[in-house]
Amino acid sequence: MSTNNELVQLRDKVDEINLKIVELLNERGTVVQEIGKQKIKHGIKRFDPVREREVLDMIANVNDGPFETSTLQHIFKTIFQASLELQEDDHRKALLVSRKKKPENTIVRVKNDLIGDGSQSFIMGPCAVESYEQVRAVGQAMKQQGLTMMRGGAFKPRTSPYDFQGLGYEGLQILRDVADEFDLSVISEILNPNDVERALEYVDVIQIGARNMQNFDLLRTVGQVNKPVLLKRGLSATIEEFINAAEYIISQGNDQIILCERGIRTYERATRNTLDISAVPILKKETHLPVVVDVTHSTGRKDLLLPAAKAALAIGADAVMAEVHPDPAVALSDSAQQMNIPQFEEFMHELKDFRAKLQS
Ligand SMILES: C=C(O[C@@H]1C=C(C(=O)O)C=C[C@H]1O)C(=O)O
Repeated sequence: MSTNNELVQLRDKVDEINLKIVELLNERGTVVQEIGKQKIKHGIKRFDPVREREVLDMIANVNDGPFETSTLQHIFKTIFQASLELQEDDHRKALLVSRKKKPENTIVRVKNDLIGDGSQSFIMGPCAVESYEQVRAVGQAMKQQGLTMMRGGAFKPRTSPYDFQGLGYEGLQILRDVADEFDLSVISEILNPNDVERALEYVDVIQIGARNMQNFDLLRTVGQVNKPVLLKRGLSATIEEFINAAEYIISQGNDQIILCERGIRTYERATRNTLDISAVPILKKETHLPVVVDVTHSTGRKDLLLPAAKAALAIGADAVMAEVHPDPAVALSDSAQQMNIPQFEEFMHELKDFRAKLQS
């Protein structure tokens, strides 16, 4: 009983000290903020390692235990770090794409569709535009499924410079013609900042491909136009790098951004890339932007499209993207991983069923 009493008393004492520490730390924080303002005024860098070294040396000189000097120095290093963060201005602390900056979801309007409003939609279409007939067959099948958003590559950034590079503007024209016939919207990749303005006449969404995720000139250019942008995650990009790439776009004024998880490069060779499914809720938590999962490029396997798409819907993706070709065997790119039209119909049938179950 008395030991217990002693313990309680000692803890009370510790609590008193804790309160003092909190008070002192906040008092220190206020002074540090003042120092930060002085630094901005005089154009001095926030981080000052010489000053930090002086403080650590001072601690070593006065310390007579029981804590080891190295322990106290470690604690102070954490305090320095936190103090530096306090000195940052708001703009650096909260990115424009972050939920901290804007708690509500950004809803992107793509012609008559909304992405990010809680409904879950589908973006389908061929990997590359090869001919009018090919795109039309896909457009017609999409229309029959009640789908409205068509993807298709006219500018193709291929691994080998000798592979099919796309039809360019001729391809964009085919996409536009088919989209207009079936009342679809067009999502297509643009590679060169100089093509952005002209492409606006053809596309409803500008896609920035994985290989261009950190092409900062291109990101800034699409940040200055009044058109939604679908930004794909880079092949080996961390989530932080991905978010910062989106920040390049929004920093120029365009907040109509859709993030697309398309698999990342890992040691695993069973799939073309590794679908980072947890990126979806992380991106939705960290940012206010809608998130799409491209199941074709992430898996690279037809047999995994359906389970990966179900996983994407179940984890909260705003849309699923996949590739469809009337005759994948003769496709000029991604031959092995595109669905043919009956496979696409089966895929849509199962996926719509699954979505209805999720929503009920
Ligand atoms: C507060 C300052 O800014 C930073 C934070 C420090 C601290 O918390 O003690 C020390 C040096 C700087 O890296 C300062 O320069 O004095």
